[in-house]
Amino acid sequence: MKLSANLGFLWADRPLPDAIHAAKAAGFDAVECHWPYIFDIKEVSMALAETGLPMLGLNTDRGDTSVGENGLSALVGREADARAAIDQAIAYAAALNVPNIHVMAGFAQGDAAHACFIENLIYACENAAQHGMTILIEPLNSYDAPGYFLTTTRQGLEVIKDVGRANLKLMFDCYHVQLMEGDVSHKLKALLPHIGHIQFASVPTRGTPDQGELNYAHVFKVIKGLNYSAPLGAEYKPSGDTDASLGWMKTLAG
Ligand SMILES: O=C(O)[C@@H](O)C(=O)CO
Ligand SMILES: [Mg+2]
Repeated sequence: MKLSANLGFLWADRPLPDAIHAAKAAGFDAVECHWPYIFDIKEVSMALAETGLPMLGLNTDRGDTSVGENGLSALVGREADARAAIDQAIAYAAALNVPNIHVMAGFAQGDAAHACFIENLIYACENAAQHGMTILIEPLNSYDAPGYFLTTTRQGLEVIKDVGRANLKLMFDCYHVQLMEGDVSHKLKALLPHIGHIQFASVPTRGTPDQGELNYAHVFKVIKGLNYSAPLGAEYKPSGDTDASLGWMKTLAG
């Protein structure tokens, strides 16, 4: 099983180039990140070249985090900002050969927000397609992100249908899906054609995957059985030093 280190949470105390080197030393096959924009692209690119690790994904900018924004693409009236964030993400990703961009919806509700999200995603998909990239949308759980626009895989499928572009896929984060819906094994199977990337963490604490209510020994077996061989994103919050948290790599994913 191949693994991608999510550097938004793992080695998050280090500059991104150093975190990429740490992921390589720990035996990860790939990396992914959240919001890499403060880091110099050349330095990130050099770290990727030195380690040989691909960067699988990054997120669009959240907007003004000082007022709690968590994405812009479903916010009516913020289309220009949403599209600037999409352009920024595509440019950064293109420079690093990153194949997936997670377009963040933000805090919004209702039909107008849905229509706004659809239009911004069409814009994102059409621009990403010119670089061979996939756009991801990710349902987030309502404990961590109350009021976030996209909360379930069912809603994600409706969005995918309404956007109607082949390069729009679901980020299936087992942690969020378990908290909002459960039935993770069946959902993985049923949604496989729509899944662009899979992430994991323990439930409910978002810690290492060898604890909690979701049995990842089983979930990883299910994923293998689906012949899904892309790296799975380790997107958990280590309780201390990241290197000290990696025992699960041998016991669960070895
Ligand atoms: O699950 C998450 O929180 C992330 O995958 C993300 O992209 C940021 O919300
Ligand atoms: Mg996630």
